[in-house]
Amino acid sequence: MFKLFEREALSVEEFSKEQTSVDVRHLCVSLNAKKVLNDISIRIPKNKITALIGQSGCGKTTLLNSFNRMNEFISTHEISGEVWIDNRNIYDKRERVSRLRSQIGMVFQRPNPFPMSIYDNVSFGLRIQGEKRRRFLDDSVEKALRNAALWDEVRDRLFESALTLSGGQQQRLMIARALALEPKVLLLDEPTSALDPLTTLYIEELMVALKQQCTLIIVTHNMQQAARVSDYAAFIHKGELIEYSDSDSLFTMPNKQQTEDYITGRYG
Ligand SMILES: Nc1ncnc2c1ncn2[C@@H]1O[C@H](COP(=O)(O)OP(=O)(O)OP(=O)(O)O)[C@@H](O)[C@H]1O
Repeated sequence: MFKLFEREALSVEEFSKEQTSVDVRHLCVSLNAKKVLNDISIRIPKNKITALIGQSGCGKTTLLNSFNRMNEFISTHEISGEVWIDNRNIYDKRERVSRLRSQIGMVFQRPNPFPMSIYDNVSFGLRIQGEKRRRFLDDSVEKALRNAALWDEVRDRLFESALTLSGGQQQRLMIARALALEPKVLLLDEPTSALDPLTTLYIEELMVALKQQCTLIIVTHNMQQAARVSDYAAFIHKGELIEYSDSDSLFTMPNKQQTEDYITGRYG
């Protein structure tokens, strides 16, 4: 069992010592002529969990989608500012967006397995990249399923349809599908909101374990969850970053009144 609650608050010095995974500089996003994010700058540390919190419609998902350029699927978008991942500004015109999206894993609110086998779901991304070596694919599928804490439950049914899995198993399958590509960053958009409380705790433990391998950024409406799993938390309000600090500080002694109002349920 992971000790989710036994963490010391980090000092400012410790915070500045963290290695940066995603460095957002003056990011502004408008979607269909609506200004959604206004001048966001935030440094997200490597191999930690950072939670994005704030009331519905404040721009959390839009910020998450900025990390793999998903906002560009929206017909009319305007994006300015920079997002640096691994010494690359991902908005640079030389960036190869398909390569970027394969390096930044994404898990959505509702599991969305493809109507194919468990094995094919997990190996999908690798095969799209042209990987054909059977042994390599077998090893990658096993490793990803082990890392997603699903291997023991599915090892004897890898070629059954993924749609036969339970909701919690399907969500772990989505995590395995993302992990098979060994992403540097894993984006999770309310990954447990469709799951029961026990399965939710299981996924939370899994997220904590995955910090060894990648940086995790999670959008959640669940304050208890954010406080339990995240190392850092960013409170967003009406498209602006209001407060960002280590989670212990933000959830116990926020600096801004707006943050306190939100985490104590006074609005949102
Ligand atoms: N395609 C779009 N066109 C225009 N406005 C959009 C579009 N997508 C999102 N928005 C608007 O951008 C704002 C932020 O949306 P976003 O989904 O990022 O918020 P959120 O904080 O993730 O909300 P929730 O917690 O409800 O999921 C909202 O006002 C939303 O209506």
